[in-house]
Amino acid sequence: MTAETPVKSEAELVAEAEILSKALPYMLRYDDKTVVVKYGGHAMGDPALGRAFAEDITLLKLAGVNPVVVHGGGPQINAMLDRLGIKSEFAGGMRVTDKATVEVVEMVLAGSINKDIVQTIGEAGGRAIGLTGKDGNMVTATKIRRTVIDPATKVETEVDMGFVGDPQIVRTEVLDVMKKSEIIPVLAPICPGENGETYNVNADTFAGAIAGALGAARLLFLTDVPGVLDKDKRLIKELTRAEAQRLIEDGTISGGMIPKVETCLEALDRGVEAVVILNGKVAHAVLLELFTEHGAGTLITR
Ligand SMILES: Nc1ncnc2c1ncn2[C@@H]1O[C@H](COP(=O)(O)OP(=O)(O)O)[C@@H](O)[C@H]1O
Ligand SMILES: CC(=O)N[C@@H](CCC(=O)OP(=O)(O)O)C(=O)O
Repeated sequence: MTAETPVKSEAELVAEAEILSKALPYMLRYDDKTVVVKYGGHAMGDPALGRAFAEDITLLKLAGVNPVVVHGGGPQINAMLDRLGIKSEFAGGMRVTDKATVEVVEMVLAGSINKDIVQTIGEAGGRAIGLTGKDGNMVTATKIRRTVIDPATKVETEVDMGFVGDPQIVRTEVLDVMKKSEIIPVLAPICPGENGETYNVNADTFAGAIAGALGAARLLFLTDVPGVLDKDKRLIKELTRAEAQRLIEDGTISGGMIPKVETCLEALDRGVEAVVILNGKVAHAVLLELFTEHGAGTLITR
């Protein structure tokens, strides 16, 4: 205690202790369980929020949860492509990726963003290791087949996405070893193909494949909106499969929210207990969601 530390009354100290003890039932619920946290590029950028995120992940690990971080970086890839004068287009919320683009995507995701998150977790007192799907041959991919629906005409067209991959085989050995250790995995969605290709995998899709393979108790998507919004921009607190499909078809769910919601539905099919899409622009969003009664965002369950 320094001379400047304000002296707290006994009542204030007890109130603080009560807040901490309220986390106990949640800590028991997630003890030894895997929680996959997808950290979207739109939730990144503010250093204070980045530190709060790293603290939450470190705290989860110390509390006996098995957090696995999967990160994106769409806006950061856009900025680098712009600097290099490479044009980029999206179809159905995914980046159409040619050879030059995939090189930049790998550089940004596996390079600067991955190392930045690993370092910030390290500064928070955790021990993180950054990997891609290539490391330990963890996630291999095949070329994606993607059809896009035009909300106006309802016509479906197949789009050639170039080097965009769909996760095919997930080998969890490396993640299983990390679960038993103090190491927190931080994964970038870059995957090898069968014939020496490098595939750009959408980070939402990648997170879903990892959560499914690990039988995760929760899959959290941290983004820059409070959750899935309806036509009037109101938060939808719970979403069913049929409703999600209808909202994609009528265009209410568009852009980057499409792969997120599609992934949620697939992850539930693969045995993940529940998926939540929430606002990563709120400090300590992960801790609030898992360890308090103040869960926010859109919950998608089976
Ligand atoms: N119905 C919807 N509800 C909420 N967000 C939506 C909806 N439809 C489209 N979006 C868009 O999806 C974006 C989130 O996806 P994305 O840009 O891929 O973020 P991230 O980088 O976090 O993965 C939101 O910022 C919003 O612009
Ligand atoms: C195929 C595809 O769309 N890949 C994404 C990978 C990064 C990503 O998914 O980042 P966010 O989570 O921030 O959106 C891309 O190139 O932008």
